Amino acid sequence: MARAGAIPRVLSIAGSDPSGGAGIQADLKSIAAMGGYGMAAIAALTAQNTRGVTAVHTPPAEFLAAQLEAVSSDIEVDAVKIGMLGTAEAIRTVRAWLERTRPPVVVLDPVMIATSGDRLLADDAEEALAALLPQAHLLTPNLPELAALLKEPVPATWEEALAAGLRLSERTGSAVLVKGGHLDGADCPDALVDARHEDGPVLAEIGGRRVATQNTHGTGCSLSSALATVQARTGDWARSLAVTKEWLEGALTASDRLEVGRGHGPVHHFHHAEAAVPLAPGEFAESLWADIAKVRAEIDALPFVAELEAGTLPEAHFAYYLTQDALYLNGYSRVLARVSALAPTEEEQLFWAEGAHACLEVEAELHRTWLSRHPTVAPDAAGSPAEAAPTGGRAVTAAQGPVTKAYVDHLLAASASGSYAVLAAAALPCYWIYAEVGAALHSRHAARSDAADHPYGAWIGTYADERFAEATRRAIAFTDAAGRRASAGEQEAMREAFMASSVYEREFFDAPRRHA
Ligand SMILES: Nc1ncnc2c1ncn2[C@@H]1O[C@H](COP(=O)(O)OP(=O)(O)OP(=O)(O)O)[C@@H](O)[C@H]1O
Ligand SMILES: Cc1ncc(COP(=O)(O)O)c(N)n1
Repeated sequence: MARAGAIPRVLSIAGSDPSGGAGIQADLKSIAAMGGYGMAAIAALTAQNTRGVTAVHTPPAEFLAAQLEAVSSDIEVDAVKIGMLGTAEAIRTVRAWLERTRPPVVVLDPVMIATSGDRLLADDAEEALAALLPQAHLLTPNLPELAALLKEPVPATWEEALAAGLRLSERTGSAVLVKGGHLDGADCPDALVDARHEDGPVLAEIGGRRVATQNTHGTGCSLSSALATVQARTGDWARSLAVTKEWLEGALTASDRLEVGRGHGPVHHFHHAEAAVPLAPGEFAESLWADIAKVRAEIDALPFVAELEAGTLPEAHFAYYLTQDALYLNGYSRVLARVSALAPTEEEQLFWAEGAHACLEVEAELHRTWLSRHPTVAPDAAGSPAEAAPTGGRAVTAAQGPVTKAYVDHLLAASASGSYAVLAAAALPCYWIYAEVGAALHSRHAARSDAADHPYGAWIGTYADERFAEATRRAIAFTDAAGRRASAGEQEAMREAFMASSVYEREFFDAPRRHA
């Protein structure tokens, strides 16, 4: 029975995965992530990692029986998740225990073969497993397991999968979660079917987005134990699936941050939860910077940077860059004004407002100096025609190029989020990457013997502005502080915004080559 508001006590009866991604290790993390109290009776031990299973050891079935008895003789169990049992004896032991204790929620993930292709169920155990299935309220086979249980070919389409799930439900009397993880395509749908349900056989169907990752080790284990936990709390299978599916999608999306193993890595079960150990000052910003290491290396390798440094950058490319820089600064100034409006302290409010002001000054300076020497209209400038500026009578001589427009649009979209932290993270790469690229260019340039004759020497000289370097340090510190205060979900949104802006920074440096 659902115990609203109480912490569900959930027992996993499964195999151990020492690499922590599947089996009881995944179950305990999932149960805790869903707010339950996790327990584990170990049916089998595997030696495995993200690349495969190298050994399996099955303790005597009596020892599994002793574990189950130790738990149920003392603790009221609100839900049970059953995973890898390994042998027919272990399966029979669990069946006898279930018949005796009748836990209110039983989810059975009929683990037969690992993602890696290794067998996790003895050949002679399939009959015993078939006899265990009716003891469960919900079965969660993946498609190859569904096919094996029905002794049919593996379903090739979602419709075939649903029909096969219904046949298994009919045969066992249990509800079945049909999972689309093993199908091809951009979607990853799941459906709850129950052939004998009075409201019709399909209780819920959720179309999920397929996350582009190879970190799918233990998704089935994680989902089934999370479902058992949420079901114990809500008593509503469809709602439990909706909650757990969304959580699993987040866990798959955040899985790259774990950096565990070189094969099919685990999912990030606690992506949604705040770390118990608070981040030290600077740590969040450092992690943002580490996230974009690849993009940073790609910027350093751009022809624009090398040619600017060598003095071989075509004049037209430089002119395009300056024009787009001026247009970008105008949009960016409005974004910084919005960061200022959202700032939680007067110090931050003032800082970002000064940034907004400085952008307009730099834009005006660009027009007065560089652009008057490099008069240009971007050849592929699409969209708004030349228009008169409201003050000063200066004409805007070019429209935003595609990258400038996309970058500014992205920043404006981030400002629509209404989150100071997310918008600051979106705005930060323009300070940080520009400062880093500029400082590196400037120091290499200053070391040249022919620096005085360099065609872009005066421009490269502007990169040495200490006021901008100081503003960058403060922008980093404020964004870092906002990140340390943010919830786990908001931190994730900050990471996405910071990454997207960094990619636009790269595109911006590369735009002259592609669009000038
Ligand atoms: N790349 C993905 N993106 C989004 N969801 C996914 C992805 N891969 C699997 N899922 C989801 O994960 C859950 C488990 O699905 P799957 O069919 O892969 O089970 P499984 O094979 O039992 O898992 P396991 O990898 O633990 O054996 C389902 O909800 C499925 O939709
Ligand atoms: C102990 C144990 N239980 C279950 C699985 C299945 O998970 P996956 O199919 O993701 O490898 C596993 N690999 N190990």
